[in-house]
Amino acid sequence: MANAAIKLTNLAKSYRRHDAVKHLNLEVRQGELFGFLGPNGAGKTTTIKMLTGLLEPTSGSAAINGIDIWENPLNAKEKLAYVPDQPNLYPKLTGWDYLEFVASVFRIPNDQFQSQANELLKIFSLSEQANDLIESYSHGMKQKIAICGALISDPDVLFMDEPTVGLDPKSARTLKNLLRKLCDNGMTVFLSTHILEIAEQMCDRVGIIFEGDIIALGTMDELKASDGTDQSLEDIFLELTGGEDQQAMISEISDNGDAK
Ligand SMILES: Nc1ncnc2c1ncn2[C@@H]1O[C@H](COP(=O)(O)OP(=O)(O)OP(=O)(O)O)[C@@H](O)[C@H]1O
Repeated sequence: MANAAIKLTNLAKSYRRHDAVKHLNLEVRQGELFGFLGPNGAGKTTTIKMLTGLLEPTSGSAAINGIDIWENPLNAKEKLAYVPDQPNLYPKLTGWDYLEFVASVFRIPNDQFQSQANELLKIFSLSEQANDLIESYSHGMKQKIAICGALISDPDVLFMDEPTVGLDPKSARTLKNLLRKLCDNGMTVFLSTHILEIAEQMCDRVGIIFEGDIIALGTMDELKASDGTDQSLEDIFLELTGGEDQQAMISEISDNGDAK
């Protein structure tokens, strides 16, 4: 792929004897909105942490815009932003102070910071709370200020772990529309989600990880074609990750229960 914004080469992580992520090879191109799906414990967060320089791989490599995140961390980290599922914010800062702090780390000129911060706060309906302490924010507001903080540096590549969890429907829609627009303008987004509907509606391509391996990769049309049916992503996901068997067992148990 000519313009791989994210490249994983044999990327692996073992925790003691447990192989959490097994030799992943994947390229995500510039401007792509990529959905990373998998059941609990499949290895999504472990992979994202390795890609963002937070967790050292056991073997293999990861590159952001061609820059190896572990060999050249500062240069690679200049290009990326990460919104974890549980953002660690500074409770004694106001939302505005937090954005200003992030902007100072990325050496963003003040006039650019001011206009970008105001625009992002407006998009996420946080303008009125910008001068309140983050400790007074609700969970969803914290999630939104973390997203604003990630976008303030105008990253080339944005990683998000479960970005819509905790957001109300309006904010989730705002985020979906914004991500689509940012990708159309050249940003690359790599997001993990359990919400298959989100992946189905908004992602250009999805990868399904199961027990540390990527077991399916492609556009929705490609996944459906490889399956030979016109199933929903949920059906394909459950079929591939064994959830279908569990569903059948649950039905059987409840049927037996009903019969008694
Ligand atoms: N610090 C750790 N020490 C030991 N094992 C870990 C550690 N972190 C994760 N694991 C294990 O690695 C595997 C992958 O975990 P990971 O958190 O990457 O999964 P996930 O796909 O993000 O799951 P979820 O959807 O539940 O957040 C799991 O089996 C988990 O128990």
